[in-house]
Amino acid sequence: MKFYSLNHPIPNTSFKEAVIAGIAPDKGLYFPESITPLPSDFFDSIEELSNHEIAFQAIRQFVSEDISDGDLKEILENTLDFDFPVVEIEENVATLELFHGPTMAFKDVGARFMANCLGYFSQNEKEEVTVLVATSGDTGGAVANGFLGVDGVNVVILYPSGKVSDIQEKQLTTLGQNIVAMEVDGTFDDCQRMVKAAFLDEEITDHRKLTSANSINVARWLPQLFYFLFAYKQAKSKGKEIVFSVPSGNFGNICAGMVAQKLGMPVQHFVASTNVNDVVPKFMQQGIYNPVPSIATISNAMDVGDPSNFVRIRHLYQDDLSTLQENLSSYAFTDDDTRAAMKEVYARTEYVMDPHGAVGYLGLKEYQKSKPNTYGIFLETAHPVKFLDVVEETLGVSPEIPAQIQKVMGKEKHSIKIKIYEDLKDYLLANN
Ligand SMILES: N[C@@H](CCOP(=O)(O)O)C(=O)O
Repeated sequence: MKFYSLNHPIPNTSFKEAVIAGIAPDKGLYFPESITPLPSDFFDSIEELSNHEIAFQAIRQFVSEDISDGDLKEILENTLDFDFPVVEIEENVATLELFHGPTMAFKDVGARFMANCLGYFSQNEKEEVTVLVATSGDTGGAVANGFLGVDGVNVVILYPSGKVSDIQEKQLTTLGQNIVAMEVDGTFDDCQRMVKAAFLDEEITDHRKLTSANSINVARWLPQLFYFLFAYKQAKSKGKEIVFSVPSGNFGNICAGMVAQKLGMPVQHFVASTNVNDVVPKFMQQGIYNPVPSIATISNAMDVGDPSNFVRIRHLYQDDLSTLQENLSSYAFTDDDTRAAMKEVYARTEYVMDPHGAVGYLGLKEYQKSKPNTYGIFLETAHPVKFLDVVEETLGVSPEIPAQIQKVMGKEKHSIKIKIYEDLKDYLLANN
């Protein structure tokens, strides 16, 4: 399997090269040259397969030229050692809990898979790799955890100062070793712009091998398709058409779900649910993609004004809006809507949704107004405890703090404050 750049569609890059580069030399995102559907008996008997077997069969075609079957199985065992339960909260509405991993957010799978792949590919390399990553909240902690202590890899995480939750900040600033956190005086989009500028900067790239651990990297993006297969395995017995509502920021997760659909998984429809950072809902209505600076919300991990992966989604549908609309709806919700949904669901079911999950729930309910007989699954992308203040204020309850969060809470934050791109550049040139 080769990958091509979305700016230059000639498939000439291996999985290994795409992972190590992160982004193509022409700055396009990498995309697989083909997506071959899995045999129908895979889906017929999915309930009998383990999550490891499902993941192996699903990802194998993308990586098999560079990773042997035995090594891939080992990487998947290291990556997937926690649960992904589908929890029904009302008739025809369930949530897929993606927060049972080490940093309690859905990013754990992609971050661990990529860290394992990069460690595997760097085994006999002399040159160190620097992983640059921009985070609006959850990616940073997952990448810090996944890459901690990986030989030959240094990680630099950029996050917007004051715009991530306290627990998210602890997760990405307290680990030390090969992990450095940079606190940017700006928004997530500024962080993402600085990271992309560094990739273009030959003064840096001549001296330092850079890659990305955001979902622009195929090794971070593609494993997210597992979630949808794990959910399908659990919901198949309902015998209904399945709709996924995905709280969306950088749009990597929902795009991976669409790859699972291309692999043959039966899905009736996708819903991209956003907070007021609504560039995609507007595009889906008006056909005009107009990125704008992001606005801070209580679902901060989705505060993205120019989602990196939407270009992959458009590509999957040959940039044809009406075909895309047949498979994707997109709705935006305010913080007031989000809090109201958290309250209403908690009062009725005692289920505590985090603000991102609540946005997913709202999008699903909106879609089901016209399709009430579908079986809807909204993704709970992070544990509510990561947004303790919002949950306490909104619901008046204090969720129990799990051990993996308690572990970082008492630790001291270490970050380097930066304002402009040159600050990042100086750091990368000086600390080589
Ligand atoms: N929601 C993200 C923003 C970056 O997204 P990614 O999937 O491209 O890493 C976050 O939590 O940081």
